[in-house]
Amino acid sequence: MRQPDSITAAPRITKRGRELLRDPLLNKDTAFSDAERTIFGLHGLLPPWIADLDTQIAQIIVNVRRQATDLDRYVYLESLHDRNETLYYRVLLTHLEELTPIIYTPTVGHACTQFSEIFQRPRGLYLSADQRGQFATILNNWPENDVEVIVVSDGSRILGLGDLGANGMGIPIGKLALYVLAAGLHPQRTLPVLIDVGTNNVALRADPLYLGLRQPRSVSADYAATVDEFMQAAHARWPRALIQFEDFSNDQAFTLLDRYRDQLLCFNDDIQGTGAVTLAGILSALRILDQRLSEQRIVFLGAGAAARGIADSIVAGMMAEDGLTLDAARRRIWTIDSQGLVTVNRTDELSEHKRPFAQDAPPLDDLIAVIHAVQPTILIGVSGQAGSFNETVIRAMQQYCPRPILFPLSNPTSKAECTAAQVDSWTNGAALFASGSPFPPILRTGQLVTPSQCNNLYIFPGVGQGVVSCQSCCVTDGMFYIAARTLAGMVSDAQLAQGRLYPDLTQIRDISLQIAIAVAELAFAENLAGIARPDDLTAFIKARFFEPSYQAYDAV
Ligand SMILES: NC(=O)C1=CN([C@@H]2O[C@H](COP(=O)(O)OP(=O)(O)OC[C@H]3O[C@@H](n4cnc5c(N)ncnc54)[C@H](O)[C@@H]3O)[C@@H](O)[C@H]2O)C=CC1
Ligand SMILES: CC(=O)C(=O)O
Ligand SMILES: [Mg+2]
Repeated sequence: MRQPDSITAAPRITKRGRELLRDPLLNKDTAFSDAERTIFGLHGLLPPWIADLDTQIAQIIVNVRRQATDLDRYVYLESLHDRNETLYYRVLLTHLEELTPIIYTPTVGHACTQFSEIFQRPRGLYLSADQRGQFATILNNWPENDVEVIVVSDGSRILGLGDLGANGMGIPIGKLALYVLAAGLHPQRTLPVLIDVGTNNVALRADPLYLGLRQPRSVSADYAATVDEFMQAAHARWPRALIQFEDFSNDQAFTLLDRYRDQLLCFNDDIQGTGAVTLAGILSALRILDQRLSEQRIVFLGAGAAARGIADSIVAGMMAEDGLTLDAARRRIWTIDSQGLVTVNRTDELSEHKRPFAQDAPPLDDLIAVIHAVQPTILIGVSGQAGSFNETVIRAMQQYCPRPILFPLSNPTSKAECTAAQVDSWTNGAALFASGSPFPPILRTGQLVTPSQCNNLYIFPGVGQGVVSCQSCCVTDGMFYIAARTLAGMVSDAQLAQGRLYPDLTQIRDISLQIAIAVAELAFAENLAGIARPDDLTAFIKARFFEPSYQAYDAV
């Protein structure tokens, strides 16, 4: 068995002059020391003042704040990302709560809709269907030999914004920035990938600036062969890399996960990561209410990938915590899709992923009717239908449940089923609330309260760091379950007293560390790990965390 390896800094530099300044992983801009300027031929290429990292952060944040719009802030930060990664990550870590909504949801969604217009420099790998047969060669164009995490999308369901084709690349880029920020992956070891099989978005295909293939999406066998070629080529080039499927439409998401989960180190974030983060939030809410999971009646608006992932996690919780049978647990969950309540008697052909949660119940075609019939205690929105949790819906629910658990999880904010302020006002602060994208603080009884955010960002970085640190051969549902329990266990009584269902985002590095440790422990316990267990697992994983700070460089 291999011994664990550790990440060592590589401060011996071969590049000089402009080439060094143009390498975002090495560049320090004005922070190169006088000695480095001499060694690497930088005198004259930089203004004479030597700044430190703190001064650079102060300069960047002033510029971020004076941009006119959040999209401008995204563009500004991405140009920093392309110029100086150390500074980019240090700025983000210093201003995490302010800047996460820019590089991630909601602004990253807006950025994807405008991706062709705002495009400056390429980042990541684009693999298009017309290059089938050449993927292995193309992967060799990527300069890094030690990739640890790949986030791949085909752009077919970008947040709740639908098919954005190649412009969906903003999502793998944003997810991987979170891997670095939250779980200390080294940026050099991350790889965003966009598999371009065309787009069914006609407006995009007609847009002269569009960056992707101008053809309808490939279907069935062609599609499967394209993804398969990527999976095999990626595994051959980087055998230890984790592959995270992101924002695939549900006609592919389940098939891909089923096909690869036992063969390769991979998972689907929208199904599994979302399941874990939502279960954690529900467990927190139940601590406030002093209720059990198995007592809940749960209605989902939306019956797609996220709904199935969350429903399966809740079922696992009901079975593990309260001893319910699989069937009894599933019977406590009702799902609604665009055709109404998902029931066994539906005349349309139900997709495979919906069937386990089809209820033996009369047809009901709207949410209000389902609420009166089911009298739910928990309502989860994963429909991408903005405003569908309206006042009538919430008041109907409160007739049966004075403190409802309300999770409008659709992203970005423009697709949320309701807002935090609406719920606060309609329920007079009684609801336990979390949304997929962040909402601004609410004034409640003289105090500003930040609404909770239920987003898989609390889960995937820690799970990813956990599996790659111990070189696990696969990612199991048990790992997501333990991640959910770990996250829920990190919500303090003081946070619960404020109605907060998740730890603060500022704790994200510690959260991801604890999740990574728990996941790696499970991998060792279940003989899935590819290395011997280090004596001090915590110290081992901590030592892998990338700290964005400048190191002194030596010439080779
Ligand atoms: N907060 C988080 O961490 C996450 C949030 N999401 C969000 O959840 C939403 C859904 O994502 P997926 O499940 O992957 O998409 P999906 O496309 O697989 O599922 C959407 C579901 O909504 C249903 N739907 C559409 N219109 C409807 C209507 N008018 N009434 C009732 N149901 C309707 C569809 O039939 C489908 O079942 C997206 O907005 C996504 O951004 C997804 C993953 C994580
Ligand atoms: C958060 C996320 O993964 C989504 O909305 O798709
Ligand atoms: Mg997603």
